[in-house]
Amino acid sequence: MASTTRRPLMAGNWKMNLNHLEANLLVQKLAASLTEKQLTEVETVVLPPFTDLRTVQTAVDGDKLLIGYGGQDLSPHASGAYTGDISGAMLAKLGCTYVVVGHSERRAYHHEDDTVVNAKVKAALTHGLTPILCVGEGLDVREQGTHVAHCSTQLDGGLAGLTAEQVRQVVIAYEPVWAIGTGKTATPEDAQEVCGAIRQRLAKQFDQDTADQVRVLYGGSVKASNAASIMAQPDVDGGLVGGASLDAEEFAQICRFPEHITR
Ligand SMILES: O=C[C@H](O)COP(=O)(O)O
Repeated sequence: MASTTRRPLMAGNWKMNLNHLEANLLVQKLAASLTEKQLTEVETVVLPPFTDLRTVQTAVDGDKLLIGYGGQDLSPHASGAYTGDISGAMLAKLGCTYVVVGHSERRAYHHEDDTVVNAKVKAALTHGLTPILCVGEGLDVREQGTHVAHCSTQLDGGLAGLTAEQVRQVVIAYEPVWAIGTGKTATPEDAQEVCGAIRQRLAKQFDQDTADQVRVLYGGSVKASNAASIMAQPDVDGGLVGGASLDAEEFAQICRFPEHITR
């Protein structure tokens, strides 16, 4: 597992699933399935659809649940005539801590390039949100063996113009597109190769202290059965979990991964 100075983060990206009633149930069940010690050791976060956020906020605040939450996207703009968009200020007002930026589904279906992703990272930081910046290669790139260079380019693009101090507030998620929702998980070695390369890149572009502080997550078909072996890798500081986070018990088991790592 990662260095003791980096607190593991397990974030459940619900994508376009669960209405606000289902969201309330899942959050309550998740909190009840984990002890205070487990929730302290592993930072546990849910990333629901926008329409669920107020309900999740009410549940978390009302019962003082040790669970964080955030959005799945934000506008690069602060406010204005951007129909359908949600600003960082709106998310912050709802008590969000995190926001996903540059998920491969946004890059593919909404044509978000590194320039847009970079603007969204900056917007998140402006509003006091921690961006979870996603990078990852498709199958074609993986088969060509250029996945490290591909992810480094996305990383550089997403972080362009940021100071080292700002970069220390960002979380990076490595999500190989070929492993998302396919049941095809990267091996622990695959995850370590790219997460380690991301950390080296951060050291080169910023400084070693920054690289040592930034949390790097792995995402792509993480389940209770494979979480511990992936999280045991030295440069993997947690996970961005899709499908398996829709089941409270499965996600709780994933969050208990430290109990299954033998040191
Ligand atoms: O954001 C989460 C990822 O896209 C992974 O999704 P998945 O766990 O369903 O493969």
